[in-house]
Formats: sequence, C-alpha cells, structure tokens
Amino acid sequence: MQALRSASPVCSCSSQDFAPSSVRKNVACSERSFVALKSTSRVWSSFVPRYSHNVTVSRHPQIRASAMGETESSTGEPGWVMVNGLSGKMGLETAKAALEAGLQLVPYSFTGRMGPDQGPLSKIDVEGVEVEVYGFGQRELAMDLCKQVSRRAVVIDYTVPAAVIGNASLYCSAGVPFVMGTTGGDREKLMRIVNDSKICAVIAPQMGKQVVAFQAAMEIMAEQFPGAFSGYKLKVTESHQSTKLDTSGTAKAVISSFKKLGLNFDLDQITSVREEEGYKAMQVPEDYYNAHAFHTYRVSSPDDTVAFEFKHNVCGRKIYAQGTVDAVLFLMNKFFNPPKRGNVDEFPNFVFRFRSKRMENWRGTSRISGEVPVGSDSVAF
Ligand SMILES: NC(=O)C1=CN([C@@H]2O[C@H](COP(=O)(O)OP(=O)(O)OC[C@H]3O[C@@H](n4cnc5c(N)ncnc54)[C@H](OP(=O)(O)O)[C@@H]3O)[C@@H](O)[C@H]2O)C=CC1
Ligand SMILES: O=C(O)C1=N[C@H](C(=O)O)C[C@H](O)C1
Repeated sequence: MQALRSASPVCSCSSQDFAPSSVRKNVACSERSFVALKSTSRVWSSFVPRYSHNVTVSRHPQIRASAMGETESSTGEPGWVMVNGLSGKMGLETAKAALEAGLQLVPYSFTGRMGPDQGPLSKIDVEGVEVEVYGFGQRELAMDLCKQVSRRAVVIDYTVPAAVIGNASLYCSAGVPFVMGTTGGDREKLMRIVNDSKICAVIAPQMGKQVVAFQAAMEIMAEQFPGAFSGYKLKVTESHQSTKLDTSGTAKAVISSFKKLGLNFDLDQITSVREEEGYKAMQVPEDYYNAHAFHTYRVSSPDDTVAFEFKHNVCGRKIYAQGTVDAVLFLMNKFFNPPKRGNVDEFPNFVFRFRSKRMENWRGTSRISGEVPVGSDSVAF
C-alpha cells in the first residue's frame, strides 16, 4: 500500500497524510488547527485497506477499542450512530455491525414514508435496542432528538437515490457528520452541499474496502498507463437483487478508470441483471439472489484475439457494513476527538482518499452523462 500511495500522486493519502502536521507528528494540537483541517478537506469518498489481509472490525481489538474509547477522553461515552434507512437491508446490517463494534445506536431514525404528525411511525428492534422511526415530515425532529442523545453522533445513510440530496442537506444543516452509502442522486450537488457546509462526510458507492482497493488499483493503472487500451472494447455487466433501484454506482466508478485507459463507453451501455435467468448466467448462488453484487468488466481487442476479464463478486452485505463502521470511526476520530498524542494512529489500517480543490478542478473535466465518475478520482458514486 506504500507503493499505492506513492503511485497515486493526486489523491491517495493515509489518514495521517491529511491530518494537520502537528497531528501527523503525534503532537497535541489545538481545536483550532483541527477546524482548519475540516474546512480544507471535508469529504472523503473512498478508502482502501493498507494491508492485504481482511480486517474484521468487530473482532479487531484495536478498532474495537477505538470504538469503545473513541470519545471517552472527551465525553466519557462510546460513540453514537444514527442509522437512516434502518428498515432497509443495508441499514439493518450496518446498525448490527455498529453495535457489534461497540458503538451505540441512537434510538431515533427517519424514513421516506409519511407518518403521524405526532410520534414515531414505527419501532424497530436492533439486537435489543428499540429505535423509533419517524415519518418524512418529522425528519428534522428525528435529527434534533439525535443531537439530544449526543452532540457527537455520526449519521449513516443507506436510503434511496431520490433521498440523497435532501438527506445530505439535512445532515449538513443539523451539523452532524455522515457516511453516505446510498448511491445515485446528483453526486456533484452532493459534494457541493458538503463542501459548502461545516461538516465532514465519507461518501462512497462502495464501502467494501477490498473492492475499493480494486477500484484504486484500476485507477492507478489508468494514471500510469493512460490510453493503454485505446481501440479496445469494454463490456460491463452488473448483477444485483431485483429490489435495487439504480445502476451500480461501483460499476460507474470503475468505468471512469477504464475510460482513462482509452476505452469508449457510455454508462447506458452497462448491462444490469435483476432477474433469475441472468443470475444463473452470472453464476450467482441461489441463496444470494436477494443479496449480491456481481460485476464483470470484459475488455477485448478489436479482433477479439486478446481479452481481459475483471470481476468482483460479493455475496451478502457484511463487507459493506464493516467498511461503513470503519468509516464512522474514522469520522468520529477526525471530527470530534481533539487531536491528541496517538489519536491518528488509532487508525493505521486504512488509506483514505480525500477531495481537494485541485482534484475538484481535475474532476470537472471528466463528467459522464451528467454524473461525475467515481472511484479513485473519488468524486462520485
Ligand atoms: N456504498 C455501499 O457500499 C453500498 C451501497 N448500497 C446502496 O444503499 C442504498 C440502500 O440499499 P438497500 O439497503 O439495499 O435498500 P432498501 O430498499 O432495502 O432500503 C432503503 C431504505 O431507505 C428508506 N427510505 C426510503 N426513502 C427514504 C427517505 N427519503 N429518507 C430516509 N429513508 C428512506 C426505506 O424505508 P421504508 O422501508 O420505510 O420505505 C428503507 O428503509 C442503495 O442506494 C444502494 O445502492 C448498498 C450496498 C452497499
Ligand atoms: O445496492 C446494492 O446492493 C449495492 N450497491 C452499491 C452500488 O450500487 O455500487 C454497491 C454494491 O454493488 C451493492
């Protein structure tokens, strides 16, 4: 990963790299300089593990300890997370992973459905924690309740593409940092909203760190060998559960790297599989028809004598839930913990990518069909 860092001049950096220099040297620094950090790089859009082995958050003593002790020094309590989209597949999986990692679940959430004028629409039990879910009209109240529980909560958003902008605006105006796992929506606007606010966010269409490492590798190849596949053809197939509302945000991200390698491709050429016949062709195990993300990128020469195939196949949702918890811990560390000796070192495991003004300008040139490509150029998702 050291090689990865040095090979990616624009945006790859470790958590230490974007800490203020005083933090980098593990010297205590003032809240003021930390605020300066937040105002210069507020959005982290993807991250990859520094080591090739898997890190299981809940079982990793260092990270678990970090979750438990995250805010202990300043507030005497473990970190709090609010999960929106809790009745959904990712929301629930992530809430469980957060509890398992030692975080506390804010007992309030909101949904897109209309609810009563007074009181919650429903209640959801997550491993014994009862969460009140408020209707759309009471989402501001839900945010207020969250802040009453803790001024140091982080929001996790796994909702629907149509909610991305509204929810991000709400978190920003409430002043609550967030992890946006939800795909789709106007990604450029999303970045603008966060950059114009005072809060931090981690935003990525792919929270599975190992898949993000693959994204990063593709981006490095693109940066090192631009145009290497000029004239070649690209076929992209992504298969997901039939309830998925949008085209894979991850596929869009990876395609942005392929385009830099010289391949012509429009996002509407992506083949999206959402039914059984396609699942069989993609060899999705039957048990995972309702919970999978299979991606195949096939690159072939004009005369079909040369072919490359890249695949990332995920069954279940654990990989995203674990990565999301890591992103939460990272945000808590950055946003709430006054930098202190060893603070940044609590997160030695990841290389984070971050946005800078320089990248923003660079990215502005690589728009695809109204959507900013994601991935290692890290904007959009
Ligand atoms: N970044 C990543 O690594 C990953 C991202 N995703 C993305 O996460 C998102 C959620 O996926 P998934 O869990 O499968 O979807 P689900 O359909 O299972 O869940 C969506 C949830 O969003 C809620 N919801 C709908 N509208 C709103 C709103 N306006 N405000 C708040 N909540 C709302 C729904 O509530 P209700 O039931 O009450 O309608 C439901 O709980 C998708 O965009 C998906 O692409 C998924 C996996 C990994
Ligand atoms: O909806 C999903 O399930 C997933 N969505 C993300 C995406 O759109 O890329 C990540 C992964 O593919 C699972």
